[in-house]
Amino acid sequence: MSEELTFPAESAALLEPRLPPKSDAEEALRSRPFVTLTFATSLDSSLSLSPGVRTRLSGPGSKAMTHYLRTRHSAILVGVSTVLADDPALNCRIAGTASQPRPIVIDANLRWTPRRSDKVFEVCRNSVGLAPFILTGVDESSLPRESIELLHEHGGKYIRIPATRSESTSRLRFDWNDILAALQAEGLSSVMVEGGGQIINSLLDPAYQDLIDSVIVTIAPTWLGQGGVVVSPDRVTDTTGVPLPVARLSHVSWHPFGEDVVLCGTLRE
Ligand SMILES: NC(=O)c1ccc[n+]([C@@H]2O[C@H](COP(=O)([O-])OP(=O)(O)OC[C@H]3O[C@@H](n4cnc5c(N)ncnc54)[C@H](O)[C@@H]3O)[C@@H](O)[C@H]2O)c1
Ligand SMILES: Nc1nc(=O)c(N)c(NC[C@H](O)[C@H](O)[C@H](O)COP(=O)(O)O)[nH]1
Repeated sequence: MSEELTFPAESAALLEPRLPPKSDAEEALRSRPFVTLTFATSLDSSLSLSPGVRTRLSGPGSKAMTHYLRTRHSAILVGVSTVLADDPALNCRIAGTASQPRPIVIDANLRWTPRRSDKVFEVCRNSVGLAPFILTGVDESSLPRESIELLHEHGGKYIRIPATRSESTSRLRFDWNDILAALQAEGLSSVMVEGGGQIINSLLDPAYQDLIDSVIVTIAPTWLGQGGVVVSPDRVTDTTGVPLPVARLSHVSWHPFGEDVVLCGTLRE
């Protein structure tokens, strides 16, 4: 956990038009948090070799870029499977970082039992990260007492938000409008959604694309092969059943970072 990254000011300037406003006045005008969708992908659209495997894709330059993004957002959001697979720290590891993002874990069905030894709590105790807010659809009376206490001790908590039960899987699911409303209520004015695959595919649903303000994708020059965690949202068709593209970026720019390229764009016209 002693790893420290550096990110040049020239690169930060390139990204600036893609990031949440720095001014409090501009932020105060927003009715929901600024949303940046960001992840690292292989040439075959994989985030990792398989769902439970942490897979390095970014080189040092684009990794520092991701950590710079963490300083420029008030929250960083991941799905519970990413927490279970990666034991992530969800902090910014750029030397001299002034502000850390609030980790948000989407755990509608309460699959994660937080432990004191988890990295996200370790960095918090070392004052180089914040404790997570866990968004859940489970009743307060069913939340494990030890987990509530562990979270409170570190400054984190569970937040219950409305959820609907999927008929096919009988699992609880959130509407992204409710997720963002919960963040807004916590005073979090911007969020970077990092993954994993199910979270990203759910946010790319046409019903939610308008909620995304910025897209920043690191593309690594590697193929991971079949069986990986893939970014590929559900198919969209016209009224006759003919498939249509799900989404296309506009206002696109490409920025090389070492051997990787960082693609920036927006889903708006
Ligand atoms: N390369 C990258 O940038 C990157 C980023 C993050 C994670 N990862 C990798 O991705 C993998 C995990 O991805 P994954 O797809 O298996 O899991 P995930 O992290 O996307 O989490 C899946 C969970 O999120 C829930 N979920 C998704 N949308 C929801 C919604 N709208 N409401 C409520 N719950 C919702 C699902 O029900 C499921 O329980 C790991 O291997 C991790 O290393 C890679
Ligand atoms: N930018 C980027 N390049 C990668 O090569 C890679 N594997 C990820 N992955 C993101 C990741 O899987 C989750 O966001 C982590 O779980 C965060 O973990 P850390 O907070 O860094 O410990 N992200």
